[in-house]
Amino acid sequence: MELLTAAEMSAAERTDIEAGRVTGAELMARAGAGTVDAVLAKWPDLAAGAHRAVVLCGPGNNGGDGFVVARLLAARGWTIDLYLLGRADALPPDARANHDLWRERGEVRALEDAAIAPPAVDGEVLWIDALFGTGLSRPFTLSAVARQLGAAARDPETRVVAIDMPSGWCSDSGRWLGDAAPEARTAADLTVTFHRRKAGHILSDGPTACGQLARVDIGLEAATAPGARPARLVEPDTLAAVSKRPGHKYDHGHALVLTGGAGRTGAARLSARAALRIGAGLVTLGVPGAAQLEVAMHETAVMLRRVDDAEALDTALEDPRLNSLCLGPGLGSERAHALVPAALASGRATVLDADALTAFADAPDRLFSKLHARCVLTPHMGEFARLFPDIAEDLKRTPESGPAASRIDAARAASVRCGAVVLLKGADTVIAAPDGRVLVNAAVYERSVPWLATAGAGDTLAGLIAGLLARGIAPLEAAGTGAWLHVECARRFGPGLIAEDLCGMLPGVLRELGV
Ligand SMILES: NC(=O)C1=CN([C@@H]2O[C@H](COP(=O)(O)OP(=O)(O)OC[C@H]3O[C@@H](n4cnc5c(N)ncnc54)[C@H](O)[C@@H]3O)[C@@H](O)[C@H]2O)[C@@H](O)CC1
Ligand SMILES: Nc1ncnc2c1ncn2[C@@H]1O[C@H](COP(=O)(O)OP(=O)(O)O)[C@@H](O)[C@H]1O
Ligand SMILES: [K+]
Repeated sequence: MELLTAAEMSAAERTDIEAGRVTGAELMARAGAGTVDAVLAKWPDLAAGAHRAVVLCGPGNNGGDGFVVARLLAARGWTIDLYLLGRADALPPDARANHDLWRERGEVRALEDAAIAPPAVDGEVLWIDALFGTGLSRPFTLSAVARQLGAAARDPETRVVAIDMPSGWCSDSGRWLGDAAPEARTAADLTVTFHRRKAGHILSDGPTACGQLARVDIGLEAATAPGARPARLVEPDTLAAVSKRPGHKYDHGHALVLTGGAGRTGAARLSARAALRIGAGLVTLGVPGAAQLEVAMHETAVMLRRVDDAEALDTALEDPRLNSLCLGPGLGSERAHALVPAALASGRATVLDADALTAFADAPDRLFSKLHARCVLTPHMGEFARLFPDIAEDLKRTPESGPAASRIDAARAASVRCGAVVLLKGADTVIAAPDGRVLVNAAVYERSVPWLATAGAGDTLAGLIAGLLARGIAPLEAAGTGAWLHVECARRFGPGLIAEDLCGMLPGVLRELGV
């Protein structure tokens, strides 16, 4: 469940090696063998008979894994063309040992920046990219080779396997180092990684580059380094309890969602329905007088209360049973300025989204000084950049060295700065708490739902989180659980989804979870 950085992975390796549980050579042998197993599992047609492979080995231990793979495939009768970047005598010890074993059986050619001639074949060639893995420290400069691997991965007839990470992509961030054009970047059909997935397999463009991801256990016992707190993927068994305990509706909390003015209430209504569906006992829309009729005509189970200004909100909040607030969707800048401070002063669990964030773009510190530990901010990248321009800039700037700043780093830094949970939206949604804990909700690979990028999807997410907060779930867990359920609803509906469809999927998703 952990998503490791390169540093956390090598710390895990060091911990086990220093404890005498395993040697580096054993890990490399298992990584190579696991790669071959993963290749044959994906393409069973390669399991029988002799095939051909081009193996590209780099100057570090990723290259070492490549030598192991070359040896194992050759032992199956394959024809191998192997290229090495750099000098054999400069390889680190375990890689050097596997180079020497390979040399007993086959040739090593020098890899230069020119297109590689695959062996003369009638059939297909399997490309093995073992140039760089977690040790990538600067941009991949063999642009002809990168172009060739990228084109081969895009060609449905040709198969490319990346060991640990397609070379040139940062395994911490999923970003390409340097500014090569998209067609001059490597890619793979299958990426085989070891022990734990790396953050870069999930974040940013990592999933597109990796193709499909296989994880191989290499027998490391230490999940990470002692004391490390790596990011974790939200998965069903990490969901904060969504089952309802028996009780009265007031035992399940009461969420107040504030709307904008007349003609602008749709977004908040989406949020309110989501809060009710996820099980808040009661949900009320706080509506300005001019929009009362509009909201009343649309809503039945959701209640309505007139909230014109901060004073009216203060009065509403005299009811201690109102335990969760949602502000932002369709709220409008003027209402945001009036209502956000009053909402935050109440100390209630609060989701701030959309206009509630943008309204403070010119003075984010004015917002941050009012936030407390029970707040969840749910910005998309545009809103994030308005509140945290310097942190966003680190993600925008072309990284010239590795590891590059990641969306995990960004959300973590933002959360520490503002003192609240920050959920940075996307196919790789990152949720960070001020104490350094990070959850990632991955809508990539088999959970990919590009049709969730539709107007109003974010409003529904804000409501799901507000509903979970009303039910007493802690902010980080509420945000992670809400984001996970949101994607499951989109998966269940499929393409053609509009935001109104999301909530209707929730009962089926919950039933499948056994809730
Ligand atoms: N950490 C572990 O527990 C294990 C690591 N293994 C393998 O080892 C890899 C990590 O090995 P390393 O730390 O040696 O790192 P890599 O093999 O990924 O690359 C490091 C080497 O490449 C050079 N380099 C980096 N960027 C470059 C660039 N753009 N152009 C030219 N040279 C560049 C570095 O100077 C260094 O020599 C993993 O990705 C994985 O494949 C596996 O053998 C299994 C166990
Ligand atoms: N490609 C994608 N794959 C999965 N989820 C996505 C993708 N693009 C956007 N989303 C999700 O859709 C929602 C969009 O929210 P937002 O940008 O606030 O839109 P809106 O304000 O129109 O509701 C977020 O939850 C985001 O994580
Ligand atoms: K690689």
